Amino acid sequence: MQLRSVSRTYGSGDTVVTALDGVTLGFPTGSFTAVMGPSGSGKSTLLQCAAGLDRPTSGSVLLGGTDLTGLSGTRLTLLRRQRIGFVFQSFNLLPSLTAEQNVALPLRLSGRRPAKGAVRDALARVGLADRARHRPSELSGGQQQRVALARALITEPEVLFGDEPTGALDSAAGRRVLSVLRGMADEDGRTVVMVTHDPVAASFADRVLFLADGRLSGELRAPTAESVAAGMARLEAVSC
Ligand SMILES: Nc1ncnc2c1ncn2[C@@H]1O[C@H](COP(=O)(O)OP(=O)(O)OP(=O)(O)O)[C@@H](O)[C@H]1O
Repeated sequence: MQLRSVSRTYGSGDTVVTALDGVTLGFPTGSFTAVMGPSGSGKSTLLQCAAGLDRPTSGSVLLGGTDLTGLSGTRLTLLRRQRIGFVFQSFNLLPSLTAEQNVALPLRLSGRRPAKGAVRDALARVGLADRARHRPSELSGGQQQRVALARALITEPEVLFGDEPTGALDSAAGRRVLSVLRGMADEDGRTVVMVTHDPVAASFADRVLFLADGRLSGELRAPTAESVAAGMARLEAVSC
């Protein structure tokens, strides 16, 4: 996936805010990237534009040979359903549905009947084969996020985006979620992109991209929690 000169502004005239300012970058197939930066640096906007949930003001977003910015609303929705997965900090499960019903939902929404065993396989993949009949209120936060991951997996997305997927979890639950994300890149060849504030979470990625004021301000390969924390401290010192 590639972003070319992507800008996103909000508002107009005196109140215009440039959330993203000409960002060009690639997310190689099968890689796991963490996006970090101070509050307001444009991380969520970057994710939303890359995932086709928001439209850049200018520039292009390419998935394979398809430019998302040229698609109609209907075609963009279809592409998102078929090729992109998203997990949020707040899980976003439907409380009245069981884990397996939540996981099957994306297929049902696109008019497909889940293949026999596919839902159970997705739940097994995230270590929740024995929780299929539980509702979200009967699951821990970490388990709920793993149901959300199974729901994202069921459509076999090329790219999976996470907006602080471990932000609401304790460190042990967060590590399990991060291990599933790591496996999605390593074992399934999916491209994983995650916004996080947590240097430990970022250290599960292949590289960390740092954003500041809507621009790319640095990149760290083979990150460790220590090197990421040092990179963040440098950025925050500059932006103070
Ligand atoms: N809908 C909107 N209308 C106006 N301004 C917005 C809107 N969404 C975001 N912004 C502004 O764009 C900039 C980037 O916001 P964004 O949410 O992408 O930052 P972020 O790095 O994800 O921040 P945080 O870490 O606090 O979540 C901020 O200055 C924000 O106030």
